[in-house]
Order: sequence, then C-alpha cells, then structure tokens
Amino acid sequence: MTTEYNPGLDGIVLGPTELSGVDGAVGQLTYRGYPIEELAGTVSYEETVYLLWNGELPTAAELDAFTDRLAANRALPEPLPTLLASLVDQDDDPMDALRTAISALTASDPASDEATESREDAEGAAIRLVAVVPTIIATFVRLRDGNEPIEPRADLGHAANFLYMLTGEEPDPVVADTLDTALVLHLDHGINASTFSGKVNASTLATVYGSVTGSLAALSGPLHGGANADVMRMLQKVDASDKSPTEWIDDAIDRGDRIPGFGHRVYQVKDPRAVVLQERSKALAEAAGETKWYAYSTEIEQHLAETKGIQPNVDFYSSSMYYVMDIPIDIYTPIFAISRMAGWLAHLFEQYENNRLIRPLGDYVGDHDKTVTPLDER
Ligand SMILES: CC(=O)SCCNC(=O)CCNC(=O)[C@H](O)C(C)(C)COP(=O)(O)OP(=O)(O)OC[C@H]1O[C@@H](n2cnc3c(N)ncnc32)[C@H](O)[C@@H]1OP(=O)(O)O
Ligand SMILES: O=C([O-])CC(=O)C(=O)O
Repeated sequence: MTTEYNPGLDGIVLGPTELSGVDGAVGQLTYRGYPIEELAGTVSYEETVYLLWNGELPTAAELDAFTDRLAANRALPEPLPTLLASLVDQDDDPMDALRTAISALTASDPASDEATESREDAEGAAIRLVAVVPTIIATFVRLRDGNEPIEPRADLGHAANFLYMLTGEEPDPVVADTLDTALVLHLDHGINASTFSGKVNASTLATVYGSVTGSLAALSGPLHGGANADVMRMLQKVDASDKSPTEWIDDAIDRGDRIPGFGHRVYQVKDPRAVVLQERSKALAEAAGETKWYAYSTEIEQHLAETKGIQPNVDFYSSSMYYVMDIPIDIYTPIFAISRMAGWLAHLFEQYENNRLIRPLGDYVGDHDKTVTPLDER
C-alpha cells in the first residue's frame, strides 16, 4: 500500500470532460470552448444550459422548444407545497429546505424507481430539476415571510420569473439581466466539490434526484457555495464595527480566520467570474445610489492582495450585487444552486457515458489483530 496521499485530492485529474475548462494559472473559464466573457451578457442562462448539455448554442427553434419544456415544468408537484410549508414552520434554513425538497421530488416521479444508467434515463428528471429549483426557493421565501406563494409565469425567462415569484412584480429589466448573467457565470466549474459529489453518487447508478441532493449538501458548506452569504454577513459586521474595512480584516486574519470570498483551489489569480461580477456589482450600486458595500469590497480586495496575496473568487462580488438587488442574504447560496443544478446534471450525463464506480482507497493506519473482551469485562 502506498503511503503517499493527498487528503484534498489537490491536482488529481478524475478524467476527461468536454464541459468547462478552468485554467487556474491565467484565470480563464470556458464552457464548451466559449470564454465566459463571450457568453455573459450576450446569451441567456437557458441558451448557456443548452450549450453545456448539447455542445452547441441552440438555433432559435431549438431554444424555443427548450425554454417551453423548462417553463412547462416550473410548477411544484405534490408533496412539495405541503413539505415546504412544514419546513417553514420549523424555521428551516432555505438551503436545507431546498436540499430536502429536491430529495422529495422522487415521490412525484415514478421513473425514479428505475436505476439511472444513461442520459436518456436522466433527461426527464433533469428538465424538472432545473425548472423547479427557482419555484422551491421563491415559495419557501414567500411562505416564510407570511405571503401567499406566486405561481410561475411561462412567458418570463428563468431569472426574471424567479424574481417575479419572489415579489409578485415584474422585475426591472436591468436587474433581471444582471441575475441572468450571474446564472450564466455560476453554471459550471470543472470538478468542484459539489460536482464531484454528484458524480460519485451517479457512478453507483443512484437516482438523479439523489445524486444532486448530495451536490446540494456539498454546495451549502462555507468553503464552497455557502461563502457568498458569509461575505455579506462579513460586510455587515465591518459596517457595524468601529473599524475600517482593512483594520477589521487584519484582526480577522490575526485570529486565523478565513476571509469568505477569497482564495481558490484552482485559481492562482483573480477568478474571471469575479471580474465580470465586480463590473455588474459596481453598475447596480451606482444606479441605486448605494455604493457603500461595493466600496468596502474593493478596499478589502486591494488589502488582501497586498498583505496575503489572495484574490476574490466567484462568491465575493456576487454578494454586494445581490444585496443591492434586495435579495435576502440566506438565499444567495440557493441562487448559486439555481444555476449550478444544470452544471451538475451535465456532469451526470457525462458520467453515464463512460461510467465506472468511483471508489478510491483509504490507507488504513489503525490497530491490527485485536480480540474482543466480553461486555461485562470491559
Ligand atoms: C464557489 C466556490 O467554492 S469558491 C470558494 C468559496 N469559499 C470561500 O470563499 C471560503 C474561503 N476560502 C477558503 O477557505 C480557501 O481559499 C478554499 C477552501 C476555497 C481553498 O482552499 P485551499 O485550496 O485548501 O487553499 P489553502 O488552504 O491551501 O490556502 C493556501 C494559503 O492561502 C491562505 N488562504 C486561502 N484562502 C484564504 C482565505 N479565504 N482567507 C485567508 N487566508 C486564505 C491559507 O491560509 C494558506 O496560507 P498559508 O500557506 O500561509 O497557510
Ligand atoms: O471550482 C471550485 O473548486 C469551486 C468553484 O469555484 C465553483 O464550484 O464554482
């Protein structure tokens, strides 16, 4: 048995993928060969999902058919309305409620009783999953705030319909476009922890719902997607303190804290998604006349680059951007999941193409040859 191991699997290549390319040295992210800067603000989230799932951008007719399929699957099937109401009563966190609801979707899909071995087996569930995540989150927030849930609208895009279901009002087009761009940017990112988790689950031929339930759990953690909400909570603490942002950060670093929204396993430079999100955060903040959070963010970025040599990741500027959009902080990570759901599913499709059970080894370093002492003698 080898004793060389790598607890974080740093630098280990799981296998080939044609979905997204992450170049950590230069800070480049591509989907199916398109740099994200080429896609963000140019094509919609739905077009980008089609691209990721099918390898090419859709024609107008293909896009219409795809968006119609998604729109037709937006309503919540039973038992989700009842389940969400009970989770609200128990004051559940929205990300936990989303994970539970996605797991419970198997109950309304008879096809989920069969083993999932191919994209063909998974496709129906995949459309339902992408379509229904925004409705689950919006329904939970409406119920939690003592409001009636709002039915989805088929004539609005994925981002605009989500904002509509949150408030009951058609969103400002700039805000809807900004969220659409954020969804494009969060769609896929190589073999990150939540995608890896989904692939491990799918490699056992588990249900699609079960596979992505594991991905949701992984995404929720503060070292992964959970960091975007932590960034905003940190900016609020900075604001409530009597310290400048740089003094506050120095204290946190001295305590040994990790600063949310900074650092990355793959990027050695600034995350290219943070560059685009920074521009959007600035534009929205200036338009709203609410630049304080953006200003704190840029000050912290500059200070951490100078003192620690660490750079912002995707979770940093999305926070100040969502805050100015009036989005509740505890659904920042669920919004990440709205987008990433389709990325996870693309990786499941790829996994089924050439499936092999994912099963690494542990290096056993415990005791050997012990004998059992009877219970009454221990
Ligand atoms: C969508 C996403 O998942 S993006 C990531 C979201 N997560 C966060 O923003 C949480 C904060 N960031 C982190 O905890 C880390 O940067 C991670 C988990 C993302 C990546 O961690 P790793 O690849 O394991 O990096 P590692 O722990 O080896 O850090 C390398 C060095 O940078 C430092 N560092 C890395 N990130 C941070 C941070 N956020 N705050 C302070 N120091 C940091 C480490 O202390 C370490 O310094 P050292 O060599 O002096 O000990
Ligand atoms: O790639 C990672 O490790 C984390 C990340 O940025 C993502 O999942 O978007």
